[in-house]
Formats: sequence, C-alpha cells, structure tokens
Amino acid sequence: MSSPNDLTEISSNKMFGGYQKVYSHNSNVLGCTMNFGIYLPPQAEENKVPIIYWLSGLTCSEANFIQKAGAQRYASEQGVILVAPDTSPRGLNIPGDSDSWDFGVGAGFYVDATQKPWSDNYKMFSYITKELLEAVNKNFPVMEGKQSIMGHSMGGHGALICALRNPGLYRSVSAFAPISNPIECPWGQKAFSGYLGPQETGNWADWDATELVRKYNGPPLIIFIDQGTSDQFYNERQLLPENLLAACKQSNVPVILKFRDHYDHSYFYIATFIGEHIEYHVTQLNF
Ligand SMILES: N[C@@H](CCC(=O)N[C@@H](CS)C(=O)NCC(=O)O)C(=O)O
Repeated sequence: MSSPNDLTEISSNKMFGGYQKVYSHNSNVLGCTMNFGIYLPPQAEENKVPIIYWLSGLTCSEANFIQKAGAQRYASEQGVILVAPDTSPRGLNIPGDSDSWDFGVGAGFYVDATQKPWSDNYKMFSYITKELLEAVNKNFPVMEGKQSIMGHSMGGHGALICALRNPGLYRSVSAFAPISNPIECPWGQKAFSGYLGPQETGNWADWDATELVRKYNGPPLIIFIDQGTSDQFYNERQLLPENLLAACKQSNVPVILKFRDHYDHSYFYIATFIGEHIEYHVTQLNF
C-alpha cells in the first residue's frame, strides 16, 4: 500500500480562478482508500494560504459540499483552501455497515471506534486530525498551523469534537445544525452504542461536544453555532443546540448561536450562510 501522503488526482475543474480537485489516497488509519475534495484558490498559486476543513453530515461523501454549498466563491475571494473529506471508511463490506443510513457507511461520526467489528477501521477522528492533515500539509501550499474547522449536522459535531479534543490545533470552529449533544439524542445514542459500546462503559462523554465543553481548558476558542428554525431534525430534538449553549455559559466558553428563521437542514440553508462562516474563520485565522 502506498503512503497516505501519495495522492492520486481524480478530477480537477477550474472554478473562480482556482481549482476544485478531488484526490484519493490510501488511509493506514482507516484501512481503505479515501477520497477528499480540495479547493485551491488563485492565491495558492503564488503563496501559502490558510485552510478550512469541512466535515459533512449523515449520508454524505466528499461530493455533497463541493457540489452544493457554493463555498468556492468565498474561498477564492478570501484566499483560503477548503478541504472536504468523506464521512466514513468505504468499500470494506463489514457486515451491517450498510444496513442503515445513520450508522456505518456515510455515518462514521468522527469518533475512533473501540468496539468490534468497527474498531479496526472506523477511526475518523484520527484520520481527520492526523493522517489527512499531514497529507494535506505535505502536498499543498498551506500555512502550517493556520487551520480552522467547520461542518454540518454529524459533521458539525465532528468539527466541535476535533477542536475541543485538540486545544490549539484549530484556530476557530463553526457548525451548521450540529448534533450538539449526541449522548442525549437518538442518532448519537445509536452511533455511540455501536462504535463505543454501552454508555456505562463506553466513555461517551469523551466524544460529546456538550460534555467536552465542560472540561475545555485550552487556548480561547469561540464556538460559532448556526441553526435554522424550520430544521426537521432540530424540531425532532436530534440536534439540541440549547444544551451546548447552556454548557458553554456554565463553563465560560464563548459561544455565538445564530438562529435563522424558517431555514431547514439542507444545503440550501448552508449555501445561504457559508460565506459568513468563511469570513468568520478567515478573520480568526488572520488574527
Ligand atoms: N437520509 C435522511 C436525511 C439525511 C440528511 O439530511 N443528511 C444531511 C446531513 S445530516 C445531508 O447533508 N444530506 C445530503 C445532502 O443534502 O446533499 C433522509 O433522507 O431523511
């Protein structure tokens, strides 16, 4: 198997003066081949630039964000690289990995699984925060250390735990409609039971953003949460941003929670506000 740092270009399309590309590489951490999208703004042809990671939600691959969010226009204007990885290992055919849309393939939850049969491969946390980061830093003109992270739904939660578990690694974090308190909602309880084992023994709190905020002890980090009020999953109490807000207030972790009237959970909503998020990250990255 070739090194995770050896990339194969799958596609390249000029966009807003830069290039939207998709690469594949072998992941040692996940034990499979993974695709990721990367937008290189025109500024990256001459200079090193900062980078923002995007983590997608349930059922997504690397394709959803790059095709639907319209983020490249803002990345081109601001001179920032965007990286959009896949949401789980692929092609392993672990029994049960494709039985439901909210567990297994397309639903890695950005944790490092501890339970068989998932624990050999379902290590999306280590993939995102170590292996992919290194592969991107080795291959592209990035200002090392100038990285931020954002995401949507399961990926919004992924962005939060990547930032909260690695104080200082990301300069800023934001999330659209994140699953803010997975140990208290059906999606999270199902995923954590499978990947981490029963709540009593599975250290669930180590992987839950609301619980991690209570213990956060790193450099100042402002948590930026975005939530549409007509989001079906918010109204079904899968997302619970109020729980995260309360934990932030109790623990004196600064938080911005913006409710967006009548917006739902879709990429139409994300596309509306992605420019604001990119601007926010670039301000923090240049600080
Ligand atoms: N599969 C579910 C919905 C899953 C869903 O909404 N996924 C969100 C993330 S949680 C998403 O980004 N879907 C892909 C897309 O809209 O392109 C259903 O059909 O009800």
